[in-house]
Parts: sequence; C-alpha cells; structure tokens
Amino acid sequence: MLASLEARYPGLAFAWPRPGVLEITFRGEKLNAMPPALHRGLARVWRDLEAVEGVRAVLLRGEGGVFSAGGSFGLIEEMRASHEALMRVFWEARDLVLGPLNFPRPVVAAVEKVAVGAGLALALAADIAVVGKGARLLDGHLRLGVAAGDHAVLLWPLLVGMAKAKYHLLLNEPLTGEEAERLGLVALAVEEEQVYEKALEVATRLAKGPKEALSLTKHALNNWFRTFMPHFEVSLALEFLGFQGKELEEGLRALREKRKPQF
Ligand SMILES: C/C=C/C(=O)SCCNC(=O)CCNC(=O)[C@H](O)C(C)(C)COP(=O)(O)OP(=O)(O)OC[C@H]1O[C@@H](n2cnc3c(N)ncnc32)[C@H](O)[C@@H]1OP(=O)(O)O
Repeated sequence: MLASLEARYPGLAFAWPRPGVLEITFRGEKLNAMPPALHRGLARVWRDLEAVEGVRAVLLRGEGGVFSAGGSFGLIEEMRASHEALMRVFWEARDLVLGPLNFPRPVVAAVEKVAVGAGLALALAADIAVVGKGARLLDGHLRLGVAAGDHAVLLWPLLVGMAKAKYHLLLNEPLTGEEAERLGLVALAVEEEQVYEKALEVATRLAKGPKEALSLTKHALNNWFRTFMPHFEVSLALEFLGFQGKELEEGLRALREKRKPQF
C-alpha cells in the first residue's frame, strides 16, 4: 500500500517509525521548496491515507530537517503561465490546508529549520507543530508581491490574535520558533536537534490514545476553523489574483537576485 502511494506521489516517502505512527517525509527542491508535483501530492494524499490500515497518527516532516520554503519558483511560474494552472493550484492550496485539518487522525509536524509560504501553511494546518527554537517561520507572500492569503487569514488571527497577526502579516515579519511558541502560533519549540524526537514522542502518545475519542475531539476543535471557512476561501482567491499581477514580477525577480524588492 505504502509503495503504491510512493509511486503515486513523487517526493513523498512513507514509514512506520512506531506502531500506528505513519511518517511522511517530503522531498522538494532547495530548502524543500515544493515543485508542482510535490505541492499536488501534499494536497491530495490525505484522501488516500484514509484507506491505509492502522494509521493512528501522522508525523509530517521535510527531508533533511528543513520543513519547506513553500511553493517553488517553478510552481509560481506555472501559475503565472495560464489561468488553468492557476485554478488547479488554487484548489491544491485549499486542500493543502484542509487535508490535514480534516484528516480523522491527529497530525504532528516536525519543523527544524524553515517554514515559509505554503510550507508554513502545512505546518500550521497540522494539529500540533513542534518547531526548532531558532527555526525561521514566515508567511512570505508580501515579499513576493501577493496577498497573505491561504492559511494565514484563517489561522493567524485565531491563534495569535488580530493585532499580532496584522503586525507579522502586513510587515512580513519573520518569527523564530521560540517567538512563535510564546505567541501561541505553534504548540512546542525545542532545540533544533530535539525536534524530531519530540515530534515522534508526541505522535506516539497520540497513536496510543483512544482512537475514536481523539478523532471526535479533533473534529470538534476544528469546528472553530470551519466557522471561518468563507474568509479562508475569499482570502485565497485574493492571494491568487496576485499570482498574475505586476507586483509579483518584481517580487520574484528580487528573490532570485537575493535583494529587497522595490515595489
Ligand atoms: C502556491 C504556493 C504558494 C507559496 O508558497 S508562495 C511562497 C513561496 N515561497 C517563497 O516566497 C519563499 C522564498 N524564499 C525565501 O524567502 C528565502 O529563500 C528563505 C527565507 C526561505 C531563506 O532565506 P535564505 O536562508 O537567505 O536562503 P536563500 O539564499 O534565499 O535560498 C537558498 C537557496 O534556496 C533557493 N530557494 C529559496 N526559496 C525557493 C523557492 N521557493 N523555490 C525554489 N528555490 C528556492 C534559493 O534560490 C537559493 O538557491 P541558491 O543556493 O541556488 O542560490
């Protein structure tokens, strides 16, 4: 079963590090940025996981301890090239957040170093994120010249309050893992070299918990997010308008040239 999932989803590897804990390791480009096939896989895999026997918790990690710098430059170029691609990635971006949120078993993310853009969306959509104290967490969209949409407008105000959400999103201000824990954006920040062990410990505890009661508790807690779902989809649409806009051209060029954008 896992081998067929690996064949179906390039860039994803599956393992059972403990009974009941399904580990998904994803491998992308530099800083684990997500090329189109990986972005699609991380959005779609959740439906197939429901058919895998014995999953009691999912542990999600990026290869090499880097979680992810978000959508790859190639993915963004693809979105710029046609409305068809833009719409396809729009639905993927929605499922990248809703997949882990709606998955019936608890999901734990292990973020050692970097979570930006869609990478941060994925980490925050997990039920429990364990991050390195020095990890760099950044929404990142405004630097690119598009609106901070996807997960951020749904999750940040609920997790850290509107004032801090506006400060970090409007100024595109990064957070360390330690700051993110203090603000309540993530559950746990530990030393970088302890992130995986801690995340595995949390996932193992969850896998030993009462399966049905945990699932119902997750469902009930996520009703909070579901209340805000219309905002999420509208914000995602506003973000995606920018992927074919003028400001993105400068944002993308500046990123590639490693300089500050001049908007
Ligand atoms: C639907 C999708 C939505 C989205 O996810 S939109 C958001 C897309 N992601 C971004 O905008 C993030 C872009 N990257 C960054 O802002 C920075 O990077 C970081 C803050 C993540 C890290 O900064 P630093 O430590 O200074 O590293 P570095 O020199 O900028 O990057 C190291 C290497 O990684 C490559 N890289 C970084 N991000 C991406 C990416 N998103 N796609 C492809 N490659 C990427 C660079 O080019 C470079 O490569 P080389 O070593 O060859 O110079």
